[in-house]
Amino acid sequence: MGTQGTYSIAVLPGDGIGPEVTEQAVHVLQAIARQYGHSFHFQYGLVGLAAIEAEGKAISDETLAVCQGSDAILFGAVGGAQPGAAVKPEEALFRLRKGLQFFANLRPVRPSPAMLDASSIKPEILQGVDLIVVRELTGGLYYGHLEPSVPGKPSEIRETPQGYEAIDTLLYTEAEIERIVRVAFDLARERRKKVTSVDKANVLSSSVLWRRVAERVSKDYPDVAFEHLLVDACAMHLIRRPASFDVIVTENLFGDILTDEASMLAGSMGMLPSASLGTRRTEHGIFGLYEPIHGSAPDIAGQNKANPIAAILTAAMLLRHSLGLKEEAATIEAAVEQCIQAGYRTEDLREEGKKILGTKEMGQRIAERVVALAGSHTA
Ligand SMILES: NC(=O)C1=CN([C@@H]2O[C@H](COP(=O)(O)OP(=O)(O)OC[C@H]3O[C@@H](n4cnc5c(N)ncnc54)[C@H](O)[C@@H]3O)[C@@H](O)[C@H]2O)C=CC1
Ligand SMILES: CC(C)CC(=O)C(=O)O
Ligand SMILES: [Mg+2]
Repeated sequence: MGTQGTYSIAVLPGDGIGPEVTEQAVHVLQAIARQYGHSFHFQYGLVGLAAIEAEGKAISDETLAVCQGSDAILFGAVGGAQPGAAVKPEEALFRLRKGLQFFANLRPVRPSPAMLDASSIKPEILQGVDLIVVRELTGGLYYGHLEPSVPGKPSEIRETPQGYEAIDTLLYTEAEIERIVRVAFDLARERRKKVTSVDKANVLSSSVLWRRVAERVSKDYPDVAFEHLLVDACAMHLIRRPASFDVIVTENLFGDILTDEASMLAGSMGMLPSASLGTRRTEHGIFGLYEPIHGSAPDIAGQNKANPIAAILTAAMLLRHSLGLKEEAATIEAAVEQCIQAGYRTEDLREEGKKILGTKEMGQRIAERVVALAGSHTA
């Protein structure tokens, strides 16, 4: 158990199902605080559509300042604007990630043993899957429009005499690649000592550089097995032999797509948490931004149907990485596992003979398990 202490957490619920799942994550954190004698100060801020409506920006400078002054940031999801809207709610994410230099996005994938038989993927393929995708988060295609070092307009739609054309720029520097690849190798040393670097080096210059840098960095880690995979083949192997992966490191867009795919190994988009880290240390750990990998899911928003497990496991990552509360994080993970084992499911995990719960009810069950598991630690 970490030292009993006071911690500040910025909470940015956002749009769609963001507020619904974040509410449950906060309830679980409150249960942890009560049981272990910690004091969590939650400071709420607007992001996404609500911020655009109230403040004209997807995230205001004031909200960014609150985030900067906190020990960690808990984020729900943003999105849902009409295509072509003047201000995109997703800009909140880009400002947070780039502005606070959260370049390393960690996305663990560990299917619950209790759900293997229900998956449409064969249980023998899912058996033993325990991988983590290290996604570069502050470079690549998503930042073409913000990239000052590229001449001209690196991202735009423009009119030509032949009709419209559009450009996006995929830029990576050697330093950006090296720092993320090192994160992957350092992580692999604490795990099963294998790194798979994923690129498209048969086509893209940025990937040729990526592969060259990854190869060089790998020489500093002779104790870690290392391989390259092309991203299209990786997408296939993730379904064919997912248990063979340990740490996958890749660039921004590839990591985004591969992890939505990988979420189905764990049963649903509503199951995968993430931590986005940089290098800044706080009093207790590494300053970080924590978000489930899913988006605002407008198709199920406001219906108490969203699975809150991704957001709750995200809160566990926050405790572990930013607050240094490892035992408390493990308690949340155990509580989630026990609820799954007890047969509780949300709609996205519908399974014959299991009890289907709403977002709030699932959050409540998990918070109750946290209390039961942590009972002996009551201050
Ligand atoms: N971190 C963020 O804030 C992210 C935001 N987005 C934004 O979200 C909006 C919607 O994007 P989509 O492509 O629909 O992706 P999405 O991740 O919101 O939803 C994809 C599918 O997964 C389901 N799903 C997602 N989370 C779920 C949960 N917790 N429980 C049960 N089912 C869940 C949805 O119902 C939907 O069918 C877009 O505006 C997009 O830009 C997308 C991804 C990440
Ligand atoms: C706005 C998107 C880039 C967010 C997303 O899909 C993600 O980060 O996973
Ligand atoms: Mg995504």
